[in-house]
Amino acid sequence: MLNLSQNGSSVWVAAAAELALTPTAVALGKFDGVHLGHQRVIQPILQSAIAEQRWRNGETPEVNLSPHPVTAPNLNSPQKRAYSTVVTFHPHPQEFFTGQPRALLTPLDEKVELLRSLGVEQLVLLPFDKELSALSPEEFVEKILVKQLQCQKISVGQDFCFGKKREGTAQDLQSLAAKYNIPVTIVPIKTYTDELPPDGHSLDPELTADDRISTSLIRQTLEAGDIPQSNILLGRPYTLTGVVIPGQKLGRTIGFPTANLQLPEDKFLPRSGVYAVQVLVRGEATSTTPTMIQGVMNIGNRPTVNGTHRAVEVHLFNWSSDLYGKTLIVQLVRFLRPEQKFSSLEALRSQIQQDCAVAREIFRTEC
Ligand SMILES: Cc1cc2nc3c(=O)[nH]c(=O)nc-3n(C[C@H](O)[C@H](O)[C@H](O)COP(=O)(O)O)c2cc1C
Ligand SMILES: Nc1ncnc2c1ncn2[C@@H]1O[C@H](COP(=O)(O)OP(=O)(O)OP(=O)(O)O)[C@@H](O)[C@H]1O
Repeated sequence: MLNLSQNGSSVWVAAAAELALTPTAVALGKFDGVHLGHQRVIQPILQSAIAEQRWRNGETPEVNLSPHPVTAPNLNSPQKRAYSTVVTFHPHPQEFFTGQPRALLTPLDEKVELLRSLGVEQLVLLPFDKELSALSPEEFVEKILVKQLQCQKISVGQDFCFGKKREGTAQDLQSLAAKYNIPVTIVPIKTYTDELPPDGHSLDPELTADDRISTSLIRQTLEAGDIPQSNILLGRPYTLTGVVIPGQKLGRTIGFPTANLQLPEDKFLPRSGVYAVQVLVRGEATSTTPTMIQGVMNIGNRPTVNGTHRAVEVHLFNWSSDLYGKTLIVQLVRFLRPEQKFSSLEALRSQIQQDCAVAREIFRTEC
């Protein structure tokens, strides 16, 4: 079990249900991306934890989002407040079934950090193996949720499926859990249209038939380089977090030094090409250094210099100090253009200059 803490709050990460802190208030699913739909599913378990804390303090809860009456927790034992817990699967079920590694919108560290910032206390990673995938919905509820996690409350999305061959629905979960007096909140589907201002653009119909916010839809928008849409669906900017490693040191010779990023191997990369980005240098924010630094980023093989592998490199505006070994948190703002092979370094230099001008204009008018 790991306790990952930052800014005073922390998340317990349990690598199996039997290692979890109990009792629990559980949100169930894969939660890759921790997008707006996921955040809606997580909300009721946070409210339940807070409500129960209020109960302990002698207050009555203001809201009850559950379709079932919430029974008062047993306050006689030392820890009866349910830990707000996200229960997910590791590896991603698709990775288990296909045998192929799956790139993730939020690799584990990033997911933990996002859950922590939402106020989740615990992440339980259920090892997704033959045994778990063969559990019937009844067995999953009894063995994992009731016995191991001592679940007091559950939240899932309306389209949640679980158990062997995904044969259990959210309604099945509700009736199975009712046998143990566990209330299940079924959260209505959150759509892209929910998020749009009245005059906002609708989704490209080529991308998807429906506009349900999902991990798959966000991956498609990122692959298309439609960053404003990705960011709306996520409810925050899509972010690449990595450590700065040495590059070929050619950038400085053309006047555009770049920080080359090493990302988690399983991080999902958006469309290759050039982006306007805002960057946080971990540990560098002071009263004199602005928190967010603007810049441009290239994702690609760098054909102009006969690059051999895909690199992710960032040029920060108005920045001169060494960044090697530092962690950059890079927020994507806008895709600017695809990568090109230029006939000379001079031609590349001139294009990057234009990229910077376009990015500055975007920051001036939109950020
Ligand atoms: C904003 C930006 C745009 C870039 N566009 C291209 C491009 O279109 N084609 C290309 O071959 N390399 C492109 N690059 C990558 C450069 O080739 C690379 O930064 C340079 O070779 C320095 O690499 P180094 O940091 O490993 O020394 C771009 C880099 C930046 C920062
Ligand atoms: N748009 C949404 N609105 C409400 N609930 C959602 C939404 N998307 C997912 N959920 C719920 O959040 C939990 C986690 O979702 P999960 O990550 O398993 O699916 P997903 O986001 O639809 O991803 P994928 O596209 O990979 O199926 C589940 O309980 C699911 O039903």
